[in-house]
Amino acid sequence: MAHKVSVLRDKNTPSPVFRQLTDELVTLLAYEATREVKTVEVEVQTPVATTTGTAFAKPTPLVVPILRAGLGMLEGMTRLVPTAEVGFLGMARNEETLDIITYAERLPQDLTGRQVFVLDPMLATGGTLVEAIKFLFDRGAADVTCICLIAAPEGIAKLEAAHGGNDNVHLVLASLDEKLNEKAYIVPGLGDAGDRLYGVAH
Ligand SMILES: O=P(O)(O)OC[C@H]1O[C@H](OP(=O)(O)OP(=O)(O)O)[C@H](O)[C@@H]1O
Ligand SMILES: O=c1cc[nH]c(=O)[nH]1
Ligand SMILES: [Mg+2]
Repeated sequence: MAHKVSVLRDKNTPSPVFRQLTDELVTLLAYEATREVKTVEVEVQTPVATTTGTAFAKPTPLVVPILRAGLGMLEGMTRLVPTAEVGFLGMARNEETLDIITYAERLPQDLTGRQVFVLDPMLATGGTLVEAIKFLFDRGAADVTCICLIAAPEGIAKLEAAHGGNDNVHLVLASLDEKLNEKAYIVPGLGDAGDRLYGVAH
């Protein structure tokens, strides 16, 4: 994972390689993130005997990539949890004010009892993730696990201040970086994840 993150950070890594590495990293992180996924015992008839197996509990886990950059993590996640459902949140931070704009949402109205996995490669100030988690709990989500590639300590502190007392919020990371710079970019980070995946937005 450390090697893959190092290549992601390199400013000379082109988009196709960046997308491929993001995908590979997510599958590794998803293994860790789903450690506590709710399961039930099921009866399985093998050709030889009846045995007890495992299946996902109902309701089915929901995966929520935060557009744009989180979309680059979706396939790597659903590869590991193919039966998960997927909902979408479109959020962007205003690069000057750092305010979060939610410009799209397409996910079930009622998330009662759902285990949700949020995908977003960057946890910088934490504004986006705090807002996304609040949105999901407001709809009744039981448990939210965030999967990020890189985080800044400032973002983790904000997440802890907002949801630290809640045992139903979890965070899985590939790297905890040093700090934010004056433009609220993660240092050393990898730049703007959305732009590196898909090109400059505007
Ligand atoms: O922790 P924060 O300070 O809120 O910053 C993190 C957010 O910034 C990036 O999205 P961006 O707003 O660049 O949108 P994009 O994915 O469309 O590029 C990133 O993908 C996170 O969603
Ligand atoms: O370093 C950062 C901070 C926010 N969003 C990004 O894509 N990168
Ligand atoms: Mg961006």
